[in-house]
Formats: sequence, C-alpha cells, structure tokens
Amino acid sequence: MAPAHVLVVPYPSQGHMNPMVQFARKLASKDGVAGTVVTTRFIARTTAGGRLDAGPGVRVEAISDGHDEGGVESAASLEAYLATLDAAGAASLAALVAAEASASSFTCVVYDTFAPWAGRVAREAGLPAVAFSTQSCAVSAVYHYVHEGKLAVPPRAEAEAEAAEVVRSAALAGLPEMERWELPSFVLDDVPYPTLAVFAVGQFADTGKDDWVLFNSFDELESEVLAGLSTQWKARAIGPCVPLPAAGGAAGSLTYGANLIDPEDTCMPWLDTKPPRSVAYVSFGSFASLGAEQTEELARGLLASGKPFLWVVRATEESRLPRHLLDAATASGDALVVRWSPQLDVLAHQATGCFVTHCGWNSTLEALGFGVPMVALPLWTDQPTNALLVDRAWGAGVRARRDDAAGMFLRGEIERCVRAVMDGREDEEQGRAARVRDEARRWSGLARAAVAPGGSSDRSLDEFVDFLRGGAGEKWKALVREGSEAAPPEM
Ligand SMILES: O=c1ccn([C@@H]2O[C@H](COP(=O)(O)OP(=O)(O)O[C@H]3O[C@H](CO)[C@@H](O)[C@H](O)[C@H]3O)[C@@H](O)[C@H]2O)c(=O)[nH]1
Repeated sequence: MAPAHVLVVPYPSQGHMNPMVQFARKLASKDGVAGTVVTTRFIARTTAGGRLDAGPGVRVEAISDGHDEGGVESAASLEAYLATLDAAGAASLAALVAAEASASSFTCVVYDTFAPWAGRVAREAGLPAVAFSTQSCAVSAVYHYVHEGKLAVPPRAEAEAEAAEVVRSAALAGLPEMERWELPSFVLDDVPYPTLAVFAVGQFADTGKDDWVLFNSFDELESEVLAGLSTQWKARAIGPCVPLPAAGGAAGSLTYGANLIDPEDTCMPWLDTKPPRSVAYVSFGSFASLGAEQTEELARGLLASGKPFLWVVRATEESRLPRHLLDAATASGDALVVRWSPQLDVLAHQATGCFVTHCGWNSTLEALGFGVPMVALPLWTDQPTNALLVDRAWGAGVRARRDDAAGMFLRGEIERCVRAVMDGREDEEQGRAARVRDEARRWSGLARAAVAPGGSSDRSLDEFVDFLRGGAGEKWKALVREGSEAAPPEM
C-alpha cells in the first residue's frame, strides 16, 4: 500500500511551526507514513540558513499568505494579516492539494486550530481534517467550553463587584479553579484584539464529535482535562512535541529545524564557563513585547538576584534595553544578552538553573521536558493559565505576582522568585519553592517517558497512524465519489 501522506499546516509563526514540524517528524518516523509541512513563501525564503529542515521523510512546501515579500511584518496589523492569510492561504493550499491529487495524493490534513482555513480546504477536497492544538488541553478546554456556553466568564465590572473572582464552573470540566485573571486573556471582555478573541474562542467550532483533535501535551500532565475533552471529540495528547534526547542518550545539538531567526553562537561557550545550575535563562518567546518600563524592572530584578543571566531580547525589542544598567554585568561576563538563542540547547545545558519565561506553551513544555524550574511572568493569551498550572498544579515553577497598580512585574518580585527557585529557599507564601527543582526533574522523566516507544503519547500517535494506514483518505474519497454525503470514514 502507498504510504499515508499527511499534509501538516501550522500557523506561520515560530511558536506554531516548532511543535508541528516536530509532530511531522515523529509521524514520518513511523512505518508507512510520509509528511509534508506547509509554510509561507516568505518564511521559506527567509528562514535562518535559508531552509527549513523538517528531517527525514518530511517534505516542505510553500504557499502564499498574501504577503510573499514581507510576511506578517508587512501587514497593516495582525488582524489584517489574519484576514489576508485566511483568503490567500486557503486558495494557495487548495491549489497545492489539487496539484498533488494525481500523484502522491495527500491522505489527510493536520491543521493548526489557528489556521482553520486549512481545515476548510481539506474538507472541500474530501480529505479528513484533523485539528492540532499548539496550546494546552486546559486552555483549549476553556475556549471550547466558553464557546459552547458551558463556562461563563463574568464581565470585569461584575467580577470586581464580587469579593472573590473565582470562576467556579471551571472546576466542572476537570479544570482547576481559576480566578478571572488566570483565564486565557481572549475570553475576557476587557482585552485588546476583539477579533482575535472571537477567533480563539471559536477555534473548535468546526470540529465534530467523531473528529480527531491532537494536543501538544501528554496524558500524565493533563489527564482530567483531556478525559473531559475526549467526550467532546476524538481528543488525543501526542506531545510534548519537543526534540528531547532519549533517556540516557547523549544530548548532541537539539533543534526543531524551523528557526525563523539564527541563534547566536555565543550562548553555549558562555554557559560553558558557568557552574552547574547557576544561570537564569530569560526569554519571552517569539512574539511578546514587554515595553520599556517592564524591561527595566526585569533588568533591575535580574541584577538584584545576583545570578548570572542569559537574556534573549529580540532585535525588535532592543531599543527598550536599559544598556547603561547592564554594561557592568555584560563586561564582567555575569550577563549575556542575545537576540535569539538555541533555546533547547540552553535548557539542556547543566549551567542553566532556572527559566524566567512568559509561559508560552512551547517554552513551558521545553522547560518541563528538560527539567528546568520556571519563574513564570505570564503576559497574555494562554500564558496566565499555563503559569497557574506550572505553579499550582505541577509545582514545576514559581509564578511572579504582577503589581496591579503598576500593571507589571516589579523588580523585587522578580528577584524574590529567581532566588526562591535557584537557591531553593522556602517560599513563605506557597511553602513549595524548595521542592520546585525536584518537581521539575520529575516532570522531565514523565515527559520523556510519554514520547518514548510505548509511552502514552507514542501509543496515541500509533493509534492515529493506524487510522491513517487504514486508508482514511481513500475511504473518504470513495464516499465522496459515490456521491454520498461527505460522511467521515470509520475511525
Ligand atoms: O531565543 C529563543 C527564544 C525562543 N525560541 C523558541 O521559540 C519558541 C517560542 O514558543 P513559545 O514559548 O510557545 O512562545 P511564543 O513564541 O510567544 O508562542 C506563541 O504561540 C504559543 C503556542 O500557541 C503560545 O502558547 C504563546 O502564548 C504564543 O505567544 C520555543 O519553541 C523556543 O524554543 C528559541 O529557539 N530561541
């Protein structure tokens, strides 16, 4: 039988491409499965090193996002970009699928829930459309239950009038009790980007009860929420989609093969000069913008902690850096500021003692996978919920408290959290910080076991592969050819 050929369509940004490229690579490592990853023409041309290397058995194809020359940066706004991407991406993807139809036809399309247009193209072409969430099961569950009307989020005015802001109904769905500010920001009524909010909340609207939904998570991490979601769809956790070295294996160089920016090669030699677990690694992912005041508070907090730090400040953020504060530390080798790091290698390095992170889902999973305790400084979207889970549910980090009056994380709080995690001191409030490092190590073992042969995520991937090998696409196409309603093939 011809191999099952899966077309994998991530939303074109770093935080979405990394896990989906890793997913395609894992899928293609299974017998009888080939993968093609789709990116935009702009990214394909400008990706670090000029190429995207998804590994053996995975082809890369480029489609148009309507901004072939400048990508998202050349759009008037993110919302304008999404609208162009929806139309141009769908047309371009449909052309790719049609061009393949006679040759090595695609069997199935796995699409990012942030690229719902790809799901539509799949359905219109008579191919099974499988949703892939790059965010946690918990966050996805909140969006879904809000969309279904099963979870009500109090408007800000109402919440402020109540003594406690706890969203108690969240507990019903296997979710932890959350205060309003701990929910993904897109379900709140007082955040910017209302169009994005509608989009995020409705990302599973096209997904039916018999449809597969794959999560970049693992059973052991989110078992209860996942069990709840499994009653909604054919939900399976197949992560962490992170290139983790096999247990006991040599680390080597770790990469997703999808860097949109070249990592700086000063990081590893600098880390090599530092004692084990002495360095705070600081990064806010590929998207966040901290603002000048928050950047200065962070610089002052890191300096006050007395720990050496490796801080990623993207080129677009550099103008906010208070260089005068950092000069002495960088000159003495106590601090290194880079525009982009080889993050997986940094987290795997023995000198890295904690990860000061915005709790983007990939960074969170990477920290868990490499057993690095986190200091969580969540900003928006799914990050506040991830930070809550890291701190309260998984005990793998300490969450900094944002100062409400200042509207940011203050230097003293940042210093306190870095010291609490790195010195293992008792955290007076939570009484848990001393155990954070042990918990981080424990999660690393569980994460690696989940993706190892026979682990929970590996078994779920095998189940999906069985579905693919069962000729999912062929059955579907036959049904459509016979003129029957586009019913899904048996699963
Ligand atoms: O110097 C760096 C900094 C980051 N990374 C990588 O870039 C990715 C960043 O992903 P993530 O941590 O998820 O952050 P964002 O880029 O901010 O991701 C967006 O997408 C995620 C998945 O939907 C969401 O969870 C986040 O909130 C959202 O901001 C990770 O794989 C990192 O390893 C590097 O390789 N080098």
